[in-house]
Amino acid sequence: MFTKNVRRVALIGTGFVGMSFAYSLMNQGGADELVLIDLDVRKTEGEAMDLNHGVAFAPSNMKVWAGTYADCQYADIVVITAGAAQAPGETRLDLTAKNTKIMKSIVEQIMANGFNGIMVVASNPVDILSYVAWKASGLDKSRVIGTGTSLDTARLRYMIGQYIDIDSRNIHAYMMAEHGDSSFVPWTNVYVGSKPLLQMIDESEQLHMEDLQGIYESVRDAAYEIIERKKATYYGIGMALTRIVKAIFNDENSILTLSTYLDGEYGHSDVYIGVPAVINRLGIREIITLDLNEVDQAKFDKSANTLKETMNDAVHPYL
Ligand SMILES: NC(=O)C1=CN([C@@H]2O[C@H](COP(=O)(O)OP(=O)(O)OC[C@H]3O[C@@H](n4cnc5c(N)ncnc54)[C@H](O)[C@@H]3O)[C@@H](O)[C@H]2O)C=CC1
Ligand SMILES: CC(=O)C(=O)O
Repeated sequence: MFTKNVRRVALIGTGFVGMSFAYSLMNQGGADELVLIDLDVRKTEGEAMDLNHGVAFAPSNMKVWAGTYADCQYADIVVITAGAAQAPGETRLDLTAKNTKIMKSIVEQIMANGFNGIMVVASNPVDILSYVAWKASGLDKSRVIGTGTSLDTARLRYMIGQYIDIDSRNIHAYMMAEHGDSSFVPWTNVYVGSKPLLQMIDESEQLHMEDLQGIYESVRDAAYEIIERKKATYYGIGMALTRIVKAIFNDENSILTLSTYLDGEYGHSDVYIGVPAVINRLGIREIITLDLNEVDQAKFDKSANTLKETMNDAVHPYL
């Protein structure tokens, strides 16, 4: 793994999410090579041409081409954004059956070509499809990562930042569990700089505990709101993917809320779910286990059980 000096990313899925990631990666100089792979070869060729015409304005000379699964052999990271997206009103879990089949067939083709790097999954339902990718790849659990609640966490930090009028990069807060309707915020673990948000609210006349539920709901429902207005969400997740890829290549040991395999952490096993985790060049180094209060642990349990039940019906029989 990572034996060459060239950082190669293979992107499977050149739709809205895939190409937003590609554009963001190019603009941030996040890789040396990017190979684009999709069922729609003509569109993918067009995407490669279009991106290449921006190289002259990019911070580095990233090589982009429309390729095949054979190109995965020398990829350090494969990013998977292929599959069906939600139609207005559809939940992420509604995509399970359709996208499980697609994910399995994609991962089998990646592995058949000798891939031996880190797999990053964004396709929905991302927690379940990360599990599918892990099983179908045979890779170690540390090397199959879902984007999890990284986007939800970015949305949460933005919305808290707006509420208290502080730079969202100084808000330390996590959206946890399913990237979907059963996600939650452990509010007792939210800090502004190093001050607990709940203490800040307690001391303020302008800020109110009751508003936190509204912030949570806005984050939880953000995708529905955006899909209803513009049919898809893609810039935020494109930037989240770039952040994850850079954390891997730069061996950052950064903490991101990623969909990660639990093996007893938070009281659950054999499930991928969004938790804060340390990520570096080898993938997931470790899971950060927060001290959840009883109410938050019950929310976590409910979310993990929802994922497990969905997998029992729609995934395990096919793996
Ligand atoms: N994890 C997250 O936070 C987010 C995840 N998503 C998910 O990302 C996925 C992609 O969304 P969009 O890009 O908007 O959809 P899209 O429809 O624009 O693109 C999907 C692409 O997948 C390709 N594809 C389908 N089956 C394939 C196969 N077997 N092999 C190779 N390529 C295949 C299609 O040709 C298409 O280019 C969806 O599942 C969506 O729900 C979207 C936003 C955020
Ligand atoms: C579509 C989706 O998963 C999101 O924007 O959160």
